[in-house]
Amino acid sequence: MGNIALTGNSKKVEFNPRNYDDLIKLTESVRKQVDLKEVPTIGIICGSGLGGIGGHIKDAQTLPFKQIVGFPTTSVIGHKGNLVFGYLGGKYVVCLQGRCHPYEHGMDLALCAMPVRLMHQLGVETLIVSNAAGSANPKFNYGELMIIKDHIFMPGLAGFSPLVGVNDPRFGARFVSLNDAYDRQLRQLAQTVAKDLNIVLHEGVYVMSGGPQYETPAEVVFYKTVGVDALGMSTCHEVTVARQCGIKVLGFSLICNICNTDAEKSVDVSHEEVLKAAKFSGDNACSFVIEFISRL
Ligand SMILES: O=P(O)(O)O[C@@H]1C[C@H](O)[C@@H](CO)O1
Ligand SMILES: Nc1nc2[nH]cnc2c(=O)[nH]1
Repeated sequence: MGNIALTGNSKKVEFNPRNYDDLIKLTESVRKQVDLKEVPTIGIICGSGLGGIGGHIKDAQTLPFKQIVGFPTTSVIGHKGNLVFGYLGGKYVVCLQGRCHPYEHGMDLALCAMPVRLMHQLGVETLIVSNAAGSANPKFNYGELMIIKDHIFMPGLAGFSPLVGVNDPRFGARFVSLNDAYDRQLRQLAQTVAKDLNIVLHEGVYVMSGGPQYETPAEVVFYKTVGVDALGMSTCHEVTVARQCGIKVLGFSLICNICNTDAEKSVDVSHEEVLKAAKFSGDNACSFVIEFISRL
């Protein structure tokens, strides 16, 4: 994957997401465009339709992705494409109000995970990453939340990892352990918060497929057989990079559709339906995130 030529102020700029010095330049450009009140030690990534979380941020400063030279764009409906700084649950945070999906960017995983490296440069130590997902677990219902306890990173297993290529050690280790990728203490805290808020919170395994097509019934059966609970098209590349940087992760999925396992049944899934579910349960997700942050 080559460098990306971008135009900023009519000047052609090259940005290589695998180049550490380019990341530093991008970080500096962000710092220049916002007046940081504190070090944001908490980062949030909003999944499809979950950008409402960013709307709760107080004293917010919003920087659109397109104002940051080198930043990948997002074209998926339900992803605003802003970096929002401010206070949530009493803590100073940086929030990606929308994410960049690998299927939007020629499966350039390093580019799509770059915002996590930016967060690390800005001082993030804990990442709350969310997504909209389909369910393969019969115990899960539409609109419920699932804490990710582990993942299966399909593109990563096929060689599409954000860590592929020459590794600049300033990014972190060449070989990254993904044991305990989803921090156990954070998961325990999440369960306590959900109980106190009376929110149903499952725990399970998330699979990231490359997308953008949804799964066939046979693929859903395949995933179910290998222990998958929730199916999506994001998150794993971000978590992989977060762990390389030493950031602790809490991940959760909002269950937006129940995946069909029967080829004889005609069950349609669409992004509109996913967004509808996210809207339906968005308030729960927001309260959960705000309360969780307040207890960190
Ligand atoms: O950004 P997320 O993972 O929440 O987006 C999900 C997966 C696809 O991008 C899209 C499918 O409806 O929503
Ligand atoms: N891969 C995948 N991603 C989703 N995002 C929301 N629903 C789904 C789904 O059923 N499958």
